[in-house]
Amino acid sequence: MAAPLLTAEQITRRDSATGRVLIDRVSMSIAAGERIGLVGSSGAGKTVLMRSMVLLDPVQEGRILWQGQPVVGSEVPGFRSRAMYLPQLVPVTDGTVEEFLRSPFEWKIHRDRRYDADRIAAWIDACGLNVDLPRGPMMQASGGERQLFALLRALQLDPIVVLFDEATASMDAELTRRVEAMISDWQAADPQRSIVWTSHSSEQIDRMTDRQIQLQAGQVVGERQGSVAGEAGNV
Ligand SMILES: Nc1ncnc2c1ncn2[C@@H]1O[C@H](COP(=O)(O)OP(=O)(O)OP(=O)(O)O)[C@@H](O)[C@H]1O
Repeated sequence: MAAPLLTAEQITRRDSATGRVLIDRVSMSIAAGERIGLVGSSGAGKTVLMRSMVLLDPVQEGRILWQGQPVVGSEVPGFRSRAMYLPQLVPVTDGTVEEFLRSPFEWKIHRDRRYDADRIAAWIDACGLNVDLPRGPMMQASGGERQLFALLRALQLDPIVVLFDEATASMDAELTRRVEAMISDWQAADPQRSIVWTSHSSEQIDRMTDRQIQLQAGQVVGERQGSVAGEAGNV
């Protein structure tokens, strides 16, 4: 059997200033094509776990593996181009939306790729928004639009695993549905692509995930397949 794409092996993350344990001996694996929900109340550790899984946060114990191999040193940039974390809050940047979308292509790891304005326009159109939006200043984009642009900025790079942290929290219901469909289409285009999804909406967790991992105080306290709707206490 093929190794999972991304594995956390007994990882522990402590706050270096206080020593407080934020993630406590968590193990989880993401296999090709999976759609995993991370659920738990505010402060349960969903964001810290996602950030730790892509080595954006330091892990003091345990290991992060990509396709069964520990990710070390010089492999980290390549790893982060395959496994991407999408934060809930998108920083406001100077310049146009298009400059924001183009910026990753200036990084060494993506230097062989080219910005594809038509692909971006098709996605924006599929979301029911004006395809001229990339010409406008990022500062003037609404919170929901900004979340969408951050999402497109990641998806255009064709990562293999994407960890979405409340990816539609600033979007209205209509845009949320369109973005969910766009992500599902993007994932269906390649059987390797996998997603990890957090949301406080059990309905959205149902729509977007097939397996859920429940966190509480930085620990995995439950795991289930299928539907979570109707179990509001779990999410
Ligand atoms: N960089 C950090 N340093 C110290 N503590 C942190 C850091 N980041 C998060 N925490 C703490 O870790 C705990 C888990 O936070 P986290 O953001 O992962 O929760 P969450 O489950 O994503 O919550 P929410 O659903 O509200 O987004 C919180 O108590 C938070 O204050």
